[in-house]
Amino acid sequence: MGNIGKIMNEDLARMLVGESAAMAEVRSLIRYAAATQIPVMITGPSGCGKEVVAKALHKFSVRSREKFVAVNCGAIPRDLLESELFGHEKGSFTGAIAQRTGRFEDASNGSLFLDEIGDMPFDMQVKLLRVLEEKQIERIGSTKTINIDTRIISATHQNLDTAITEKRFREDLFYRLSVSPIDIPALKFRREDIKPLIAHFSREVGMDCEGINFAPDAMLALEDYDWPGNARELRNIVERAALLFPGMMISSTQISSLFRRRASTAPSNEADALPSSFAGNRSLKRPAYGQNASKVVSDGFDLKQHLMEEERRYLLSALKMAEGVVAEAAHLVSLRRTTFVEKMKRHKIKRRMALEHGDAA
Ligand SMILES: Nc1ncnc2c1ncn2[C@@H]1O[C@H](COP(=O)(O)OP(=O)(O)OP(=O)(O)O)[C@@H](O)[C@H]1O
Repeated sequence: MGNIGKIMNEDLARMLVGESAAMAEVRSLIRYAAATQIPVMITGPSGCGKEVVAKALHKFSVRSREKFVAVNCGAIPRDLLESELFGHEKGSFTGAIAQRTGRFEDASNGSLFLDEIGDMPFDMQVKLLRVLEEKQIERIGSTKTINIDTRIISATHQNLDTAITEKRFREDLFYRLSVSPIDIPALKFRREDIKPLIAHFSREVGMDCEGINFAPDAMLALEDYDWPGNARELRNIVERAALLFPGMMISSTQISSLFRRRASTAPSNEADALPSSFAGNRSLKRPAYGQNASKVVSDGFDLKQHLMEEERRYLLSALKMAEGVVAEAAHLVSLRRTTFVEKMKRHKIKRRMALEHGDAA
């Protein structure tokens, strides 16, 4: 392999992290497809990295200097999707107060990423197929045809075979879009990727492996978990770990506090409502109350003061994680909203403090 090929491989592995055979295969499919203009369809469950793959494909293709334009076909109402994709002329429909170029034109010479393609309404699928075949579009309300040169990358978490059988997705469009398919397995089928992804997400939140430090038993628990939300869920957990346990050794019991609990499981009285992370913290300090207790006391250790400081830190971290939404922050540390507010007052914490400071802890 030449030097350029080697550098490309390293860059790609830095962008699309994973040591599993499945991820190596995905990277090799990207390298192959990047050298061509053929349409690529990326499939896999939600949060598994489809958009990262699409961006990597664009980045390593000859189109990388042009735009990568993403459209979520499932998030745009049917009536607006056509205009979003193809643009419109002023006055072509009620509300078209100005001319607008569509995403196909925006992605001219670049790549157009049609995310959640399985959600595209059936009649829009016909229009899309025609555009792909003719390589031309017309803005709504215009008869002028515009040539388009755009690489189409699509993605879906749906099983399109079923959608085709149920006549929700056109078979001809499917074959047109998935000339080169790339399938990303769920994270639970490539557990070797969990550790490198943790290191990658840690770096992304500005911490190295020392900053977010999972104890061996905690790491085993993370590698054992099924990750229904895939890499996105793992990323959220790493972000919470950075906020709640910066610089600490995170034990397997503390991990449970990183997973968001539902409101219905919130404890009903405050005594039970101590955040599990507090319990974990006590266990971290436990040696101080055993053999070394007298040393701690003679060192002037002030337990009350220590716990107050810890409490303040957790309140701020939770508030930061919840982006200043008090109810959400309270939920994160298993406190009632009213209790959380009282504690905020006691610690003189204002919502904006969590929003202003990068490191709330
Ligand atoms: N292999 C990977 N390497 C680096 N980051 C990854 C990888 N896989 C996923 N991620 C990260 O995980 C998160 C979710 O990934 P992404 O948005 O690409 O998933 P998706 O499959 O497109 O999800 P959805 O189906 O919900 O749109 C993103 O923050 C992304 O950067």
